Order: sequence, then C-alpha cells, then structure tokens
Amino acid sequence: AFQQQKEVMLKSSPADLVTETDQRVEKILISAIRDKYPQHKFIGEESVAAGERLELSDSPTWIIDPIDGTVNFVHRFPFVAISIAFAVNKQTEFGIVYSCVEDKLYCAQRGGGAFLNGEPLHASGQEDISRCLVVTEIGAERDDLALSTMTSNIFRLLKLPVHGVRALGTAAVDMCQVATGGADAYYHIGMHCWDIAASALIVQEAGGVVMDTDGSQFDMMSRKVIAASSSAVANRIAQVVQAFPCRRDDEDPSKSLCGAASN
Ligand SMILES: O=P(O)(O)O[C@H]1[C@H](O)[C@@H](O)[C@@H](O)[C@@H](O)[C@@H]1O
Ligand SMILES: [Mg+2]
Ligand SMILES: [Mg+2]
Repeated sequence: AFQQQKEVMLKSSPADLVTETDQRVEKILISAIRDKYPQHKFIGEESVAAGERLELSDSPTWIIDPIDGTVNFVHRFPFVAISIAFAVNKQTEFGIVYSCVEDKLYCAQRGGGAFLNGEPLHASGQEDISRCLVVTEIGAERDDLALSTMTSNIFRLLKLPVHGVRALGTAAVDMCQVATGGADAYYHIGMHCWDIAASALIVQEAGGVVMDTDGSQFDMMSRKVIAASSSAVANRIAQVVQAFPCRRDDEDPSKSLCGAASN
C-alpha cells in the first residue's frame, strides 16, 4: 500500500490525513485480537475518529495507531509505523512500535526491558541539555496559537543551545529514538494517546524518563509529553517548553479543540 496511489481524506485539519489503509489495518488488528480476547476493550485512532467513545478503564485495553505517520505514508516519506499498547488497570503492560519501511520492531514489556529487533535498548543517559539532540513534531494543528507556541518552543531550545532538533513525522518512531540513544529527548503537545502509549513504555524500559511537559507525572491522555535520557534533561526541557491549550483525549469531544479554538 505504501507504493500504491492512495485516496486521502481529511480529519481535524488540512494536515490531519487518513486513508483506507489506516482504517483497514485497524480493522484487521481489532478483529484478530477480539476473536482471541472477546472481553478486551479497544482505543483505536480511526474507530475514535468514526465516533467511538474514547475511554480507558481498568479493563484490559488495546491502544492502537494503525498508521502513525499518515502524512509520511501518503507522500511515501519512509517513516511509517504501527503502534500497539496493551494496558490493564490503566497501566501499560507492553508496547510495540513497528517502523514498517525500516523493518524495525521496537518492543517492551513492563519490567522486561526494551528491544529493537531483539537487541536490548538503552537510552543515552545524557544529563547536559547543551549536548542533546531533541526530537519533536509540528503536528496537525494549523491555528496561530498552536503554531506560534510550537515554533517558539523550537526557537528557545535552539538558543540554549541544544545540538539540534529533528522531526520524523511519526510520534511513535520519534520517541523510540530516545530509547535507542540516537536522540536524547522528545517532546510534543497535541498528539494522542495512541501515538505514544507504546513508545512511552519502550523509553521507560530502556532507562529513559517520561513526564508531562509541565514536569508532572506522565498521563497518556493529557496530550503533552516529554521523554528524555535523564530527569535532568527532562526537567530542563519542561522549563523551556510551553504548551498551548489542548482538550484531553478522555474529555468530552463536544469541548473545544487544541490551540486558539479552545479560547
Ligand atoms: O499519522 P497519525 O497517526 O495521525 O499521527 C501523527 C499526527 O497526526 C501528527 O499530528 C503528528 O503528531 C505526528 O507526530 C503523529 O505521529
Ligand atoms: Mg499517530
Ligand atoms: Mg494514525
């Protein structure tokens, strides 16, 4: 499907795309898992987009992004992933991120370490922000408040200075680079639980730190995250990065969206 012509549909903005493949991959995953575990619950990006209620209960729940990096997929930019997390009692027990074009399988089980194609992963442990390579995303928001906040965050980080800022176009693969040590930090405002539920556990199991952008405990529904090589780097980024107003994933969808629309 990556090489084929695609029919592209829009969701929350002109940059928030979905294709028939996103929907089909999610249906394949959910039906196969439901056949084996009929009592389990699901939070799927495209099921939610089609109107299903987003609720993380204590029940065993699969949190699925069938294609993370749909804009990349549409353009054949070779960073496209499937992200699957499994949570019980609201705690992620295992996470899988498969970067399809690269054929890289990142995975982690709580307390069992993190792996890339079977090889153990370790975060860099870097504690000096001025020696960090930082990954982030611009996301699908195109309102002035979100864009000015995102670009001023990048400006402030570059002025610290940090070694560099990168964005692969898939939050899940971005965050996995912190687990490999290839990046020292990732931060993002506006992503969804399905983008980062799996990769957050992969970073933690690789010895990294995951928290909210305000320095509080990580909450996969808050739509704000920092993943870093160390607490020192995570806290330094929390001092510099500002968030724009964002409706939580588990809030009533009738409430306003991210950015200026939330005024
Ligand atoms: O490709 P998606 O599953 O929609 O996730 C994207 C998201 O749409 C975009 O806004 C950015 O946040 C990317 O980092 C996500 O991976
Ligand atoms: Mg995604
Ligand atoms: Mg997706």
